[in-house]
Amino acid sequence: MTAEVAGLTVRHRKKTALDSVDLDFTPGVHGLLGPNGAGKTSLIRVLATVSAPDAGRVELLGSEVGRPSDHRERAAVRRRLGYLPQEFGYYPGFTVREFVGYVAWLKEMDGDRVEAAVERAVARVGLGDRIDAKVKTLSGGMVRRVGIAQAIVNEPALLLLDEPTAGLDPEQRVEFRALLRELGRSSTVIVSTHLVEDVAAACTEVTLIEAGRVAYRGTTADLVELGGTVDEGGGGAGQTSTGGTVDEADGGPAERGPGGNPIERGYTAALRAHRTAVGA
Ligand SMILES: Nc1ncnc2c1ncn2[C@@H]1O[C@H](COP(=O)(O)OP(=O)(O)OP(=O)(O)O)[C@@H](O)[C@H]1O
Repeated sequence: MTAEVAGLTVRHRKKTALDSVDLDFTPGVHGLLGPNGAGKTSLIRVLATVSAPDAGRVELLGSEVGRPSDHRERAAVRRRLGYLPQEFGYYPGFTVREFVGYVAWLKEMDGDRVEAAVERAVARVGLGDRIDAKVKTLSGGMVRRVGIAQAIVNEPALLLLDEPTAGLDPEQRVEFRALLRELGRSSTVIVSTHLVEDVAAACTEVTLIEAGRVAYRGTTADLVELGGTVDEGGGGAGQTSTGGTVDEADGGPAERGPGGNPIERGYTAALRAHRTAVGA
């Protein structure tokens, strides 16, 4: 098990972002799906050790890291982690090489390995020809790819990516999904995304979060299969009792009603079944 949380609760002031969540992750690519505000970023931030849980146990790469007294374990785990936050900060005056190298240094990588590791990470995100360009001269999609390069420079055992495909054009998304699949062969990769098609193309497992709880867990194939059981006419499995659309600010797949491709229908059905079960 690379990452495991039990009874994980995260609050932001009075708002409960995660409500006693139990989850575990093994090597492979895991998609985290859910409407806006579901709690995906709150989960990723705890797994990245950048925020502390209010309650519950967090075990990463064999070490407990959730308690304030676990700082030594956290420091050791961070060297083996990769993390791309939703909004990632960088020094605009740095070149790509300098910035990714700086992150390698923060992760205390062996100095002899840094140069080759930086070049490899930058090449893997398709920016080899811009490695000596200043980050501030790059497009938004390229900056996002620099963010992915800094997350993978240490070949992390646990890689956490919060909305990595935001801002990437369709061709880059296709390339990035291939990279995810490759990374997932040896590492545990957890990807938060709004794009159900990212999950269909790159993830082996899906966790659907809704209002701070786990609404669904299964393989991508299971979710697609669930979508296949939904009647396109609107009365399929998991339909809300009112048969209407759900009042959400998100505007995501669940709000478009039936239709869409099988995985979108699976997402909708799983979400609605969960809402019915919890009486939401
Ligand atoms: N710093 C904060 N202060 C107050 N409330 C917060 C804070 N961060 C998150 N929240 C609230 O906690 C809940 C979970 O937020 P979180 O960002 O984890 O969701 P998410 O699934 O990542 O959403 P999105 O898909 O929009 O990125 C939301 O209701 C959000 O408004």
